[in-house]
Amino acid sequence: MTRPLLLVVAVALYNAKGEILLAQRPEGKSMAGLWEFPGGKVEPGETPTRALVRELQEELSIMVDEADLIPITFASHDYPKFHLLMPLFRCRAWAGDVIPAEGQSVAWVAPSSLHDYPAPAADIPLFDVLSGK
Ligand SMILES: Nc1nc2c([nH]c(=O)n2[C@@H]2O[C@H](COP(=O)(O)OP(=O)(O)OP(=O)(O)O)[C@@H](O)[C@H]2O)c(=O)[nH]1
Repeated sequence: MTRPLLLVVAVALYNAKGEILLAQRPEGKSMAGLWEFPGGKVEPGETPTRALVRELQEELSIMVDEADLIPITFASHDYPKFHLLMPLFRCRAWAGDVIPAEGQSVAWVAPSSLHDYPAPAADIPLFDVLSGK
């Protein structure tokens, strides 16, 4: 079966303690309740980093400089309706306080504890990379 390729961009946002921000998908969305990296779909005409800057402003009310987004790895995963291709950037610098703007719960998680959070299947290999497994 041919599935459309969906380009989504995501970020591992690190605080000064080396913890990573996960956001819980709200009720009513697909995969509600699972924990994921902030980000979203790359819209036509956008680069991945521009899309990420936009999503972080919309979702978490923070301002990120594209130059502070460092590519680290990616997910490539077959979901029933699409194939997800998701570059993952890391970021340690932003302006403003993290205020979830869409009612999502967020958590700062030590890399070694990422696997304690139920997550979309595509994210499991990313948790392995970030936790050095
Ligand atoms: N932002 C983000 N999306 C992810 C992650 N892992 C993963 O499978 N996805 C999937 O990537 C897709 C696009 O995410 P999105 O945030 O723009 O989509 P959405 O919830 O607004 O729309 P949707 O309800 O149609 O899924 C979703 O199907 C989402 O489940 C992740 O770590 N971060």
